[in-house]
Amino acid sequence: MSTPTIGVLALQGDVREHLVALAAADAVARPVRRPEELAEVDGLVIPGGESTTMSKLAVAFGMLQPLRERVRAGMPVYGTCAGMIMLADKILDGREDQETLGGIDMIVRRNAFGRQNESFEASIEMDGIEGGPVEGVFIRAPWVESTGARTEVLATYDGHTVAVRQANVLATSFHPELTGDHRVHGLFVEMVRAAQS
Ligand SMILES: NC(=O)CC[C@H](N)C(=O)O
Repeated sequence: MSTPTIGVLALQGDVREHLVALAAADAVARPVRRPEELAEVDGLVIPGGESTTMSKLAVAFGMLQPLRERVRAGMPVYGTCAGMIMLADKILDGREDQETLGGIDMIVRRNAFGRQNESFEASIEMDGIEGGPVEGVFIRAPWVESTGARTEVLATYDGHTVAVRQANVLATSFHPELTGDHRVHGLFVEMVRAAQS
């Protein structure tokens, strides 16, 4: 089977770390800033960063509609932290003009853990990840306040949902790209492969 090409949305955020993690998980990884670049990838990662800035830049770069269309058409997408927020159908505590791509029938609360604790790490058992828990790095992280019937909850922490999947769309509140453990990226690469075949 051919190696999938996976883009990392490179408007803002920890793009480089995701490129490294995807390459380690056997994908061809490249930054995506323009609609032409988006058209060439089999899947996309939306990195951590600041979702309000990412939303503004997506509008400024003419990427909002192309991104929405590809997500709606079933392109596999994985969002971490700010990326999770971008994939939520609805945001709580967002900025008034903040846009999302949608893709997961969930309500996400921005900076939810951030209010309690700016940044922390925790062991997270995640469905679909073999070989023990992943180290969850949470940085001003959102949590998932509620999910629809089609959304699968893959992990919780302290009673809050922190990893979800709906069809080809995966999202985590935490940042596996910062840990050197590439199993979650491996799961996403498999999702992209499965969508190709
Ligand atoms: N580490 C992160 O991606 C933080 C997300 C940020 N709090 C936001 O609202 O976008």
